[in-house]
Amino acid sequence: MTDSTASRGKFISFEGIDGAGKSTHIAFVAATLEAKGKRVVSSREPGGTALGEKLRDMLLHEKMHLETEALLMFASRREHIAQVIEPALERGDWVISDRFTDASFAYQGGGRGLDRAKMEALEQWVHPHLQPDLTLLFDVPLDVARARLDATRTLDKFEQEKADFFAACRNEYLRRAAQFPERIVVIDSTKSIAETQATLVGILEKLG
Ligand SMILES: Nc1ncnc2c1ncn2[C@@H]1O[C@H](COP(=O)(O)OP(=O)(O)O)[C@@H](O)[C@H]1O
Ligand SMILES: Cc1cn([C@H]2C[C@H](O)[C@@H](COP(=O)(O)OP(=O)(O)O)O2)c(=O)[nH]c1=O
Repeated sequence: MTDSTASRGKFISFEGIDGAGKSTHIAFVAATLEAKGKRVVSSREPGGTALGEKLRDMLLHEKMHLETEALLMFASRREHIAQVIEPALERGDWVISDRFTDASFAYQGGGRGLDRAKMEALEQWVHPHLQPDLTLLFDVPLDVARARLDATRTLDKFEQEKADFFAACRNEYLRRAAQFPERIVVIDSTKSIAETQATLVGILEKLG
């Protein structure tokens, strides 16, 4: 039976350009929260639902019009919010998502140049009342991110983009961090994994 008195969980999103080190820290954050007695739902965007994973496959591998790309990102997000994020938060679980709407602003907006007003309209449509309680922005210079990517994996459609694309994504992420300083914490991801983990523990302490 659902406990209707359970307090609402918290929502944490992870952001950064590809290769910044975001995925490396997700399992650590989940384990840290679980050790504090939280129930944690770990998810990702695009994806996080059966339909969303199909959209992810198309988004990461097929060429498409920029606005189609933005709309599909938000379609995946709509499903993710309805099926995963909101029910979990209402149960009192914590949600950690590998990317959320800041990624659309950074990649479709900053990287590809889609008008910010269109993204704001989609954000208002898809989640007018929901924002992450905390966004962890893993920030590194482009050459560091590129070296990490090249060392580890086969590159998808976004990861094959050139340096100026990632420079524009990174600038947009940093612009948003300056715009929403209460929500977005910038983490210097050039530091060692152990140093970053120590920083994360401190940040999570403050969240409760
Ligand atoms: N602080 C770090 N120092 C050195 N290597 C790192 C660091 N963080 C991540 N990496 C390595 O860089 C690679 C890319 O990291 P990943 O977490 O997959 O990036 P992202 O999810 O941001 O694309 C991985 O092989 C990871 O082990
Ligand atoms: C959520 C989202 C992701 N993306 C892109 C960023 C990433 O390059 C890609 C997939 O993200 P990610 O899961 O970080 O890739 P990986 O599993 O390879 O670490 O989707 C957007 O362009 N817009 C969005 O709104």
